[in-house]
Amino acid sequence: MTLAELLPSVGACGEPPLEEDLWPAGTGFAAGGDLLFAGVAMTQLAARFGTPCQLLDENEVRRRARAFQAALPEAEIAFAGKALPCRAVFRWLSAEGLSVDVCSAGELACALSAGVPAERILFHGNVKTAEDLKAAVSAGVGRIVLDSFDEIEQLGALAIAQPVLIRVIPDVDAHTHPAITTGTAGQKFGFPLGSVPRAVERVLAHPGLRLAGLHCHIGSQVRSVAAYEEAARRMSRLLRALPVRVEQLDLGGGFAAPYLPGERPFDLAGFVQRIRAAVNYECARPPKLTLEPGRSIVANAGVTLYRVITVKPGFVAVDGGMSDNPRPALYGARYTARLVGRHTRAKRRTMTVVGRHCEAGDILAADVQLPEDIHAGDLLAVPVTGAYHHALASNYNLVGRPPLIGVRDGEARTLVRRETEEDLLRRDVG
Ligand SMILES: Cc1ncc(COP(=O)(O)O)c(C=O)c1O
Ligand SMILES: N[C@@H](CCCC[NH3+])C(=O)O
Repeated sequence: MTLAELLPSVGACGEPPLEEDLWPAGTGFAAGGDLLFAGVAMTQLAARFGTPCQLLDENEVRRRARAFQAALPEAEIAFAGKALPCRAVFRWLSAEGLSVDVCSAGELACALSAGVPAERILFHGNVKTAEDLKAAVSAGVGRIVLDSFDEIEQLGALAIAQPVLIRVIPDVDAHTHPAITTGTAGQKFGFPLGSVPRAVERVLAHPGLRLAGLHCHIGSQVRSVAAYEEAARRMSRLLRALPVRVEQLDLGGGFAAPYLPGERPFDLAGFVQRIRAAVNYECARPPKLTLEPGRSIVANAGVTLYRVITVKPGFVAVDGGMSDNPRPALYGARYTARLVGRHTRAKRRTMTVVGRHCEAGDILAADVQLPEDIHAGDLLAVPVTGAYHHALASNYNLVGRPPLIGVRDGEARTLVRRETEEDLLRRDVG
């Protein structure tokens, strides 16, 4: 029996049920209005590690990686490291057999120091500096994803038979937020469809490069399976028309995570069925597929704990904010939040959880239902914070970034420690 099966999903004193698609499977109610996170009470985690703190359920991360592998066993699954660049996570996922995609020398260093084998690393980015390219070549990364004609020359001059993929703009609308739409014509990433034959010709002619395949990535937080199907069809046709046979088709990542009650997880089974059919239809000898999920592996494995500092009519202000989660400000992202650590039968009312920063847009969870007796000192848990939270955190207002805490089977440990004032001042050498 799993932990989740043992845990009640409805609180003892009428707390709203846990929305199971949002929280890690190991989350459940504990005595006194507490919640268990991978076997440890959230109040204990807050007391031990302080707030705000970002929790990550290791088993949930591994379970989601396995779900991708089980859904498409013939494919390579590469974790998009930008979603949560951290050594422990790279180590877990590498041990599960995933590859890792990185897009800077920094992410590459993190993956290498976690022990990810270089041949299982893909190097991305629409701007790769000379330092990035040299780091990738000297590490011997398995594939570099070419993004421009300049890069063909810049990399070709440094490398010897480096396996490369060509990133194509498939001109498919992923129907997601404009800031994270990457596959429509006119985007800055990759080669427009019409220029692909010329790019292929250049790569094939270059002794420094070896064409291993094609790549596309249509965007992030994508729900539309039809958009992936169209991209798979277009990319397969392109592959079929190449003057040489290449073995690989990388369809990128972008699979949506549910953030709010009532939102459904991405339809992975439907996706697999449709892209398999599209690729098989278009290619007599189907290529090896690669997928690059980031968010869908880590987002729902993360929860952030905040301490309430003050309550004003309509607002609950906490000790974190846009420095640990800029996503509401960047994309209008919406979150839910719940009180942890005490029972209350108080009526629920609509409130907005705001942060400590000097901006009106510093909102963590707009219009959420919280008990009207919420007060300073209460603990709030915000789910779905595993992806692009640690990664996007900043030092705005010289607030130290929160720690990342890994929890598994009742054991918690620091993966990335809290940033101190000393850390913050170290670079200020003037
Ligand atoms: C090239 C590439 N691959 C994979 C991803 C991962 O996206 P997501 O975290 O939405 O799965 C991204 C980010 O959007 C990306 O730019
Ligand atoms: N940072 C974005 C995702 C970007 C995907 C990277 N290509 C987010 O938080 O939703």
